[in-house]
Amino acid sequence: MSSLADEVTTIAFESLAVDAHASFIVNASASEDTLEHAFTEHLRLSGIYWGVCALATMGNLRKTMDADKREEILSYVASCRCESGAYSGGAGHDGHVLYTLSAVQIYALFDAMDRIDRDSVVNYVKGLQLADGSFQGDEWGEVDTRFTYCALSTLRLLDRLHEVDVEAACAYINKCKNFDGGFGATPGGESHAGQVFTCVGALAIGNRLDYVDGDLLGWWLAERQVKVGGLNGRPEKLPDVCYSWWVLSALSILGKTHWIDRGALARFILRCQDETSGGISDRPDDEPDVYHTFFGIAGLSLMGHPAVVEPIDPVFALPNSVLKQLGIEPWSAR
Ligand SMILES: CN(C(=O)[C@H](Cc1cnc[nH]1)NC(=O)OCc1ccccc1)[C@@H](Cc1ccccc1)C(=O)N[C@@H](Cc1ccc(O)cc1)C(=O)NO
Ligand SMILES: [Zn+2]
Repeated sequence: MSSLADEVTTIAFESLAVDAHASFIVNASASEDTLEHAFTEHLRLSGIYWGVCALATMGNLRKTMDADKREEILSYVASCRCESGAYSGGAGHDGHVLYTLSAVQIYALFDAMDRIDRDSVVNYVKGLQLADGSFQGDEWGEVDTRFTYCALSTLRLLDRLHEVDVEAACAYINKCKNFDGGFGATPGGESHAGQVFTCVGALAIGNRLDYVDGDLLGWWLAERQVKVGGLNGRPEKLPDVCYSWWVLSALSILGKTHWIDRGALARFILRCQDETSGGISDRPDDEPDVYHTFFGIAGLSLMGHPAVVEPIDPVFALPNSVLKQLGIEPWSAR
């Protein structure tokens, strides 16, 4: 059994093009004229979080973001704040718990938590919890375990977790557990690696990982690795770089990342990077985007790849150094 150091050093030969990825991210946020920019306006705040967190995890947020750029981003985030206390994905759109989390994550990354009106955010998130412990995503009522994760993560980052019924939230997540050890969006929903991350992450925040059958779920997660080394989201699906995060972060929370071939996964991620114009795509030879660039870098960080200087926390998807600033103990330190 090779040690992580051996595995990780063997992958060092395909280095991570850190500077190319940094300029790709900065340029992506600048190109306001592309169609993609228009199509993704409703999740702009998530896009900013992916870009800023990728730069922070590569250790060059300070180098690439001067004070003016930082101020420009923080005032854009402020422009997405709604009367309800929620944040919207883009200026003028409706508030939603997904983007409320992205906003809080961006403020945390810039060490600007004092700009948040905590009471109004807490009030909004509290109002989303239903009697059965589940959370709606917004006032229109869609229920999904993703929203439980966003709610608990947001409240924990604001140090206000006690304001909701955490036990009921975790009991509801347990109702979404399937016979294969995985989790779905709602009770009876099929297991999907993204939902597994949100459910395991929420149970970790709620300190109820005892609901998880670690060996059964660890096996289901390890089964996501296909022969080219990448990870897929469900059985029989194609591998995709972003599942390097959804699957690996759940395995990391369970302390089972060695259940997959980390060297093979790292090589798959590095094959998906465009070393000249920068960026990482979902699979080799596809068009890179900021979302896959972030989740590829986050996956490499979880594996301790030498080119990714900042360790990222598998529960909050923020660098450990950011959690320490907030007085939250990173998962790896437990
Ligand atoms: C909304 N969304 C997705 O559905 C992506 C689409 C995708 C990327 N690669 C393969 N498919 N899928 C995704 O995030 O799946 C992971 C996931 C699924 C369910 C729950 C939690 C995570 C992506 C955006 C995207 C759309 C299309 C192409 C690339 C990125 C997205 O915003 N994901 C969110 C999580 C999420 C996931 C699903 C949602 O319906 C809404 C939000 C995120 O990562 N926030 O930090
Ligand atoms: Zn993907």
